[in-house]
Amino acid sequence: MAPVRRKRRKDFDLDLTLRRRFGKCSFRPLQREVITTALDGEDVFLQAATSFGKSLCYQLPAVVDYGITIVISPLLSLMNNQVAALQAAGIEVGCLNSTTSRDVKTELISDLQTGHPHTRLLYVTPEYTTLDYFRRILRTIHMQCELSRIAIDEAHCISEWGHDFRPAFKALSFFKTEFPDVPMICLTATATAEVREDIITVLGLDPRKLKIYTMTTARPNLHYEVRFKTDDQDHYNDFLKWLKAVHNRRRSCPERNAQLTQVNERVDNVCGIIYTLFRKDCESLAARLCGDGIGAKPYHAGLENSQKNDHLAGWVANKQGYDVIVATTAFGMGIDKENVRFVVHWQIPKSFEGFYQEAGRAGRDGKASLCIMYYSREDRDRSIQMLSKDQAKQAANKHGSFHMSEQAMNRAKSLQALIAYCENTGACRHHLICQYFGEEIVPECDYACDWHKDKRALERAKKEGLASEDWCSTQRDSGAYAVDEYE
Ligand SMILES: Nc1ncnc2c1ncn2[C@@H]1O[C@H](COP(=O)(O)OP(=O)(O)OP(=O)(O)O)[C@@H](O)[C@H]1O
Repeated sequence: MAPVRRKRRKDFDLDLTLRRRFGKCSFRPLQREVITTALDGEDVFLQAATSFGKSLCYQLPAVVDYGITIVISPLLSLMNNQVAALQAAGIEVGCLNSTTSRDVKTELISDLQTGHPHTRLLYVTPEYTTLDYFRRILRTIHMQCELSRIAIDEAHCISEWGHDFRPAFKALSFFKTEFPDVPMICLTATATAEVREDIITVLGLDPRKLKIYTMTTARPNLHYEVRFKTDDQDHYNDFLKWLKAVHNRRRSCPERNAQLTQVNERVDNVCGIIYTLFRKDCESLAARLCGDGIGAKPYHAGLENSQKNDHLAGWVANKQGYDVIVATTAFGMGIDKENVRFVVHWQIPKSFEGFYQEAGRAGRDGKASLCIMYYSREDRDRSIQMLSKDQAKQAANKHGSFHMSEQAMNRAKSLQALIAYCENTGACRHHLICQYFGEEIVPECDYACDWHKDKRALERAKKEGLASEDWCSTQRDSGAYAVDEYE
């Protein structure tokens, strides 16, 4: 028997809640509209740039509305980061995943089993929602009319057409099948039109009733640069020189020193992330930086949970020795720290979307921040090799090989687009990114990319910095770019 539907309230004081509970002065453009639509009980699809403030669009409704909001989130680091921020704001939030301690889990589950939980937001992985006992609990809460809303963060993970596809995300179709009256809100920064369609179909959302909000992907305060290199060059020195120069500039300015102390930062607390594709690079690069006096810590899926938590917490708290995180993609989507001044890709990432997501960790306070990608044709060829290897593996897998090969094809398209972005010295980087995501109107770039800063220098750097195609093709033929697994 379906529970009686609740009458939705309309008299919320959203501004008061925004100020009191979330400590923000005013809504950003479109946030109020999305929140009001969600509170009206509509299904919502929100696509907006990294750092737009998408989380508030389900967190605020969860605080003012009745019952509990279930938030499905793909990465443990992301989940823990968000839960810690909400707890600090005194919001009743819980999280169930493999890192939750037994005591916390027991307490949380007994709260949920009452059917009238005090918990307003519950973060779970998509895998968790497939567990029978968890589904039973959801049914109990629903019967009590306390299941307020389902929020699907990083919704692009649903689509095999997108990057970061997670099979467990497909199981989320369960929610609309079982609880058709419970509104859903899907959020992502990276979905092409194809991916968007796919998400809607998989989740069983009715496109005629769904409210879709799409905003630009542009991040005008991010300065995008591609730095060209070859295998013969150790780009470590290039990076270190740049970072030390920033430290020195800060040190030589007493006013800047005083400003930094006021906001709990140090001269050498130039907070950043370096992304590498391989776990072993995380460790060795972090150690090398420490040897040169830079506080750096590794972060990858192979570390103990206690170590990962320590590195993340230290970095978030601007602790000395934790200024730079050297990470694999395990530290990607959704991580929110406002003063990240740089994101470096140590080599070309696996996809265009991955690049945009990871670069999007920078400058979340709206201040200028640098995104450097080190690009070599040798790394390009290694990435293509890895992709073909994955494709071959998937084709050998007899289950659903047709779909998997479609997914692999899309990954290949995305990587090719990223290669074209790196090789392009004739257009604005912001323009190229918006173009990839299908946007027609591209915001102005205010000298915030290598092309706008110096077109000639960029062209020259490419000419002098990359290995020739002839050389690469000889190397490819001799099998020089064969690599092991990613991560
Ligand atoms: N109205 C607001 N006023 C001031 N700050 C805000 C507002 N809304 C959100 N923020 C802040 O903006 C930052 C980014 O928000 P959030 O983490 O929700 O981004 P997002 O859109 O989910 O981005 P991503 O896709 O990169 O994860 C957070 O620090 C958040 O507290």
